[in-house]
Amino acid sequence: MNKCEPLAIAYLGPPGTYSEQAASFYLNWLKSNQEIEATLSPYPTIAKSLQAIATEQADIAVVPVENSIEGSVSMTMDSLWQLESLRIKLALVLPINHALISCADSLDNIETVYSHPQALAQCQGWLAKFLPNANLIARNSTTEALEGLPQAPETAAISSQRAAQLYNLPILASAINDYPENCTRFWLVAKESTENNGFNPTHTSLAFSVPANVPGALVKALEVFAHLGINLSRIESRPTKRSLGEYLFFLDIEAAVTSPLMVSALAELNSCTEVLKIFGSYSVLTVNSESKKF
Ligand SMILES: O=C(O)C(=O)C[C@]1(C(=O)O)C=C[C@@H](O)C=C1
Repeated sequence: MNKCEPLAIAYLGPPGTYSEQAASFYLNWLKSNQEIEATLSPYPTIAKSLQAIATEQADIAVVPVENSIEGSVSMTMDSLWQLESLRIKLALVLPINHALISCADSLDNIETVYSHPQALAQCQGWLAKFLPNANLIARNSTTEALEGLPQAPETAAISSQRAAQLYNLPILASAINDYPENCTRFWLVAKESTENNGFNPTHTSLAFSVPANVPGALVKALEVFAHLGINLSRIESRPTKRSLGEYLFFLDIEAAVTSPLMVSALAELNSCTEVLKIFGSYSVLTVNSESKKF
């Protein structure tokens, strides 16, 4: 990265997404705390925002990883496993408050609802109650369908209040997520060689495959942490994509990678896993509604 050029932050676009909110928060933080200038670059998918880091088109990608209602964002986990030399530098937890945006006069006139699959799932109870006959159509992001809404008043999109303002579109219903305390955790991912941002790491994320699909293979790996008294905050499996029933295991761990306990744990883990990838050691910041500056 050329030091004179602003930092390029990749995010899932088009503008107005929750990923852009998280990216803007980080951009403001960089400016006020480190006097670093940055620009935001939208990408059409989460995978492409991460690929932009691997190919050095951008410096940092802000990607969703887990939602409190719907769970993991599989595209983020799969891409991190597939792309080499990426590191998580920070985690941001953002409140998510969905609205139904539409040019229709009332809910009765809505036939189709577009959104990101995570957002459709986070509002499934509300949709079943108020729009039981609508076609639910997945889009790459919560904002992808917004530009088309004025030409099709029988359609709606689930997105944020901020997106409605940005695209100058009416909100037909607000606070429609099924649980009010909805929040999503984002990871800020950069190249392995990028300098650290000054936060003291408190968490480590990694993934591994086990040598053979035999009884106790996963227990053996997890016991390493139990014996050393290290707490895990998430465990998730994803298919290896090689054959049905074969999995990769993703762990979030409440310890910094350099702590003496983790150094011992990783040495032991190495001997009971097939492939072990460390995605990074980082700190977690929670963004409350008041601290979002745009
Ligand atoms: O589509 C967006 O607005 C996104 O930033 C993606 C995303 C996600 O993938 O989880 C981010 C936060 C919300 O949970 C809904 C959608």
